Amino acid sequence: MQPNVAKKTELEIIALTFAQTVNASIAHLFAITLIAVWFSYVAPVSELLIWAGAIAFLSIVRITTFFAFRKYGNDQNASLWLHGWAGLFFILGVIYVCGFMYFTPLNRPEYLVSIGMFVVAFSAASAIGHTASLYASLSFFIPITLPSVVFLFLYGGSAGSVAAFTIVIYSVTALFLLKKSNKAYKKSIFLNFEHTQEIEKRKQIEKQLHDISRKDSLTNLFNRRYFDETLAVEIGRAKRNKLPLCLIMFDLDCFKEYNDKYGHVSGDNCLIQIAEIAQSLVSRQGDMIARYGGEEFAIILPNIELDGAVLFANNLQERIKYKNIPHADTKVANIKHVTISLGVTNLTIGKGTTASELIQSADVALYEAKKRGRNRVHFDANDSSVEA
Ligand SMILES: Nc1nc2c(ncn2[C@@H]2O[C@H](COP(=O)(O)OP(=O)(O)OP(=O)(O)O)[C@@H](O)[C@H]2O)c(=O)[nH]1
Repeated sequence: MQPNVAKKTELEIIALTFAQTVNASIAHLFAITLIAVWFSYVAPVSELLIWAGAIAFLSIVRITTFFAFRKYGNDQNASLWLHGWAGLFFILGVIYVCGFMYFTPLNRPEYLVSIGMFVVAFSAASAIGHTASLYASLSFFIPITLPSVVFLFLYGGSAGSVAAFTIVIYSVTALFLLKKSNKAYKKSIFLNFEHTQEIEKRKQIEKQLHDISRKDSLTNLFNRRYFDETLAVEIGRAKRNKLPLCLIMFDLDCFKEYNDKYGHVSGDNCLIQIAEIAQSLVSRQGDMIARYGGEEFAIILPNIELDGAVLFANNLQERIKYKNIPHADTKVANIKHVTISLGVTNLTIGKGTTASELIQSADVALYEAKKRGRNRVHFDANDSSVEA
């Protein structure tokens, strides 16, 4: 048994037990009214009123506990609530039985037989109503049946013995059936939770697999495959809504020399740091950054004009500059830290209108930034380039 499914089953059974309380208590209010009327032919009304009043009061208390449980019950205190609930149910059974024994005239067979009928009816209702919990069923079943049987056998004469015998036969059969149906009921609740948990686990695994299929394992950025899909979608959206869209491709400068100087593991760490800085800037809804390949990254910026994207690129370059990751062997003039070159293009005034044309255009701009000495942003409007 997996513990949390077992615990959930236990809590569900307690909740189901409480759920029956309101209906059952209303039924008890009706029942005691009818029983009191029936006994009013042979017993003083004032005493009957006390008895019926006690049962009515307890029924109302039980209804209140149902609402209190809904408000204050939780996973930790649920079994305590169940014990309290069973205690009240037990007392209810005792009060019924005391009344039966006190008010029944021993010389009136119809009253003796009627006790048998009431006891069978009550215990049947408690068994059926609380199939999920043997404890709950028995907390009423036992106090109402056992004393009644003893009383009827001892003092009820032949009519009482018949009634007692009926209760015994009924009780043995009911308990046997109750045990079986309780087992099946609990099992079905358990299987239901187990099934739900299994579905949840599968959903989580599917989500993880889905995430893995979209992510780059080193930097945790989106991978090229997902980038390609997203770019096509964003271009379609931009065209439909006649909105601008920009693409930035950037690449670490002299990264081969970095790896040669500091080793591949440091190279990986450097890529991770650059990815984190870039990711921290990609904050608008719809913006997207991906590792395009090796030491090359791509950023999609929907709904932004070219000058905004150039500003973004400059900002990214500045942030990387301030990170000041040492790069002693870079070929960038007068610099001893890691730098990047960026190519910026856009959909509206760029040369291309398809994903591959846009990538090509950003790549050309990036190549131009490299050619012009690296550590700079190049964008194709007016063939301009900005050095950091
Ligand atoms: N550590 C590490 N290095 C990588 C990874 N992917 C690509 N590289 C290295 O990145 C380097 C790229 O070299 P080049 O294409 O010559 O580019 P570059 O040295 O940055 O030169 P420029 O782009 O012209 O400035 C190669 O040495 C690759 O091995 C990676 O995941 N981890």
